[in-house]
Amino acid sequence: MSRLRIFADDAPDTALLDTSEGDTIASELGKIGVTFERWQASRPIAAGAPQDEVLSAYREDIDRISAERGFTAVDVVSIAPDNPKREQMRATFLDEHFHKEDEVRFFVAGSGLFTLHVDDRVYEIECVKDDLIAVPDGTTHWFDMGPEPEFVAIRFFQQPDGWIGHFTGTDIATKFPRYEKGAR
Ligand SMILES: CSCCC(=O)/C(O)=C/O
Ligand SMILES: [Fe+2]
Ligand code: NI
Repeated sequence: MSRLRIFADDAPDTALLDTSEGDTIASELGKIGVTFERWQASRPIAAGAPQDEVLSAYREDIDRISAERGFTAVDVVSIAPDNPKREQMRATFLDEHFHKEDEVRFFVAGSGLFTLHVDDRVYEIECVKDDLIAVPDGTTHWFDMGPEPEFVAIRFFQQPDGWIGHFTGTDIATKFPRYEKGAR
């Protein structure tokens, strides 16, 4: 189940809100310009499945969303817990950064943890299969796939380099919970 926790950015031990209720997650995130929707990822895809398999399984959805929302490129992040590069892949987005376009991700398998830092609040969102999240460009955040990553996400871009992260150099991400499935 997807879950949102909200913290003050100087108090990582005390959640001000903790909810798995979809409408509450969407409305709380809507206040900071983030779109959160629960869709139906109806094609069975295994974590670690190759990009081509994911793209062809979801081709109709991808074409529709891209036409509706003006995306020009998509790719897939697909990783299974035994991936030999899992530590390196986990490290890629583990520190606070932002992107120069909206971050739009559709989870079609598994789960991962996005944490957004907006003003003096921290929004921790566990995204699971079926979740679509769109984070506005410039929003500082980090993403943890955990020590045994297991997810498939389709990423939508306006520009081919839209995935590039610009790192802020802060250590805030080290102060908030990392993704330990089942431990929270
Ligand atoms: C959930 S897709 C992989 C992570 C990613 O693309 C990103 O930008 C994290 O901040
Ligand atoms: Fe990102
Ligand atoms: Ni990012």
